[in-house]
Amino acid sequence: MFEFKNVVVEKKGKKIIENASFKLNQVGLVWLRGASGSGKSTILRIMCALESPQFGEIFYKGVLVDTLDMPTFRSHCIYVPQMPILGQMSVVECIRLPFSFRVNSEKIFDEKKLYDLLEYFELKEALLKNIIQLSGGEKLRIALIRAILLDPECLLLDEPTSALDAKMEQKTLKLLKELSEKKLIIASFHADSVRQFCTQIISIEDSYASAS
Ligand SMILES: Nc1ncnc2c1ncn2[C@@H]1O[C@H](COP(=O)(O)OP(=O)(O)OP(=O)(O)O)[C@@H](O)[C@H]1O
Repeated sequence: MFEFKNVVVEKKGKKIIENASFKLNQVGLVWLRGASGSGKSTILRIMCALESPQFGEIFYKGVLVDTLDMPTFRSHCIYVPQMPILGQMSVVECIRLPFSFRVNSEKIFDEKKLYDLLEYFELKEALLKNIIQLSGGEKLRIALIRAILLDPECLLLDEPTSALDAKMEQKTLKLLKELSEKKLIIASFHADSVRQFCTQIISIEDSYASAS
């Protein structure tokens, strides 16, 4: 699905990623692994073209990401940051909002699936609240639910379990594993225990990123 060719990223004169070349499968759960500050968020942001590398090429389904129509690409490939910014609307409005975008006009809002996901993530009461009343972990789960409902080809998730307790972490991993049978999910995690759920690993060590 994604291919990196000789990608180099520098920030303020510091090399973050050095000559990364790897290919990812069409589906599966990819663990983006690396120490804090190693460049995991940077790789995810580069994949969805929120940042550009200084050198090298990134392909999505064989096409250079830079040349893609961005709204369409970002509807196929949804990025959920570590601290999603969801605005000041009601939770239900926030979840429904992207379905009103022209680029998603073909997508059908599945209300039953929404309730199932809210129940799974123990967030049923949150639906009646405003976004500003939610905790960081609740916001993250709402952003994840919204991304899942949009049913993209690819999900890019920055530490989707970081603000969750152990039980919710396991439930989230189980769900991501299930979803990854039909789509590509690339997610950064800190805990080594995620290894058992993953089909591929991108490791970043001393600025070198490789996939196995
Ligand atoms: N705007 C910026 N200017 C300069 N350096 C930056 C900038 N943003 C990030 N960096 C540096 O780039 C490196 C990679 O950051 P990144 O956020 O991608 O790491 P990470 O692996 O996701 O970290 P964490 O696990 O702590 O979230 C870090 O050393 C960080 O200090």
